[in-house]
Amino acid sequence: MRLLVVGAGATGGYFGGRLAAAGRDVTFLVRSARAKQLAADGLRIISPHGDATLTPKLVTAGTIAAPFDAVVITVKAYSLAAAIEDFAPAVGPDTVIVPALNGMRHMDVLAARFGAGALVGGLCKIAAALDPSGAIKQLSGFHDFVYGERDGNDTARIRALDAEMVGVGFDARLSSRIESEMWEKWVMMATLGGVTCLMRGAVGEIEAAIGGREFVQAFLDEVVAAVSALGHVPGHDFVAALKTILLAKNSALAASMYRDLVQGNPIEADQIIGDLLARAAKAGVKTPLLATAYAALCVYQNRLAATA
Ligand SMILES: NC(=O)C1=CN([C@@H]2O[C@H](COP(=O)(O)OP(=O)(O)OC[C@H]3O[C@@H](n4cnc5c(N)ncnc54)[C@H](OP(=O)(O)O)[C@@H]3O)[C@@H](O)[C@H]2O)C=CC1
Ligand SMILES: CC(C)(CO)C(=O)C(=O)O
Repeated sequence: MRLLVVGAGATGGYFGGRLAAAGRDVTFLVRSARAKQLAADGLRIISPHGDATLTPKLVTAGTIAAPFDAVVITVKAYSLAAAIEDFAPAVGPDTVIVPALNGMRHMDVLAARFGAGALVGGLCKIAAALDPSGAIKQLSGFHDFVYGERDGNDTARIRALDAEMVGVGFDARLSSRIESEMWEKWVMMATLGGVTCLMRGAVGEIEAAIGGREFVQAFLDEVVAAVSALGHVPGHDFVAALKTILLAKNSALAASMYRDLVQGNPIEADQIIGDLLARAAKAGVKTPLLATAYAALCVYQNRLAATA
């Protein structure tokens, strides 16, 4: 299977790098600065599961000669529109598009551009970031990639994708309920992103603060209520496990959005918080904590735009 990974940042570089290191036929679509860096230094992964350095196959926009069998999308949500134009020549009639972004808005955007039939569901769970030298640093042990047909069907193309994904060194899993899992992931990300960005701290720091546990619990309750009202009730076991993660003592876990905010980078506030807030409002659900988080993130975004 010829795989195109769009973006070679934290998630694309990690999962695509592991696939390539295991001998899968992986090409990365990158922009010119990243292409130069990767050509000079290789694609470097620093990870508790073992470091790796490889020479990646690269393409840049305008140099895609033929469609790929699968296109794995790992750009930030705010880069998606431009990326779509860049990777469109890689999408042929039989290409399967596998998104790994947080939130759900990208699913509508991709379906509108390529047709819902081209798209499967996908999500990844990892804490990873690029270090100043451009190496991909895995910050914690978990590294899951989950995918499946959106209607849960068992198809030849999803089995083919599964065969590529398993056995390469991360936890790959074919799901028959990927759509629900993506909504659950959104619950996780909206809550983790909301609380870490608002409180300016990692999970353990918030937990240790006076009122921190109550705040996290209230935020989680609000997000669960909003998503449930939208018809995507998260599983009881999922919520219980998430609560344990979000209230863990001394945990260094933080959302990628929080890391971006601390570093003064653009953030996915609109897709991770704003979109959920808007959907909840449409459904008539009150979400004051989400609204507070979104307002705070908009202040940050506006300041960033003003200083750009
Ligand atoms: N980091 C994490 O721990 C996790 C992130 N996620 C989600 O995964 C998604 C990706 O995040 P992450 O990997 O962290 O983001 P990064 O910013 O680390 O990587 C995104 C990469 O996409 C590249 N890119 C952007 N536009 C294009 C384009 N048109 N063509 C080619 N490459 C492009 C950027 O390259 P350039 O160098 O040119 O800017 C960048 O390297 C987000 O939705 C995030 O929320 C999910 C789970 C965990
Ligand atoms: C919630 C988490 C850590 C799980 O992968 C994530 O998706 C992110 O920080 O972007």
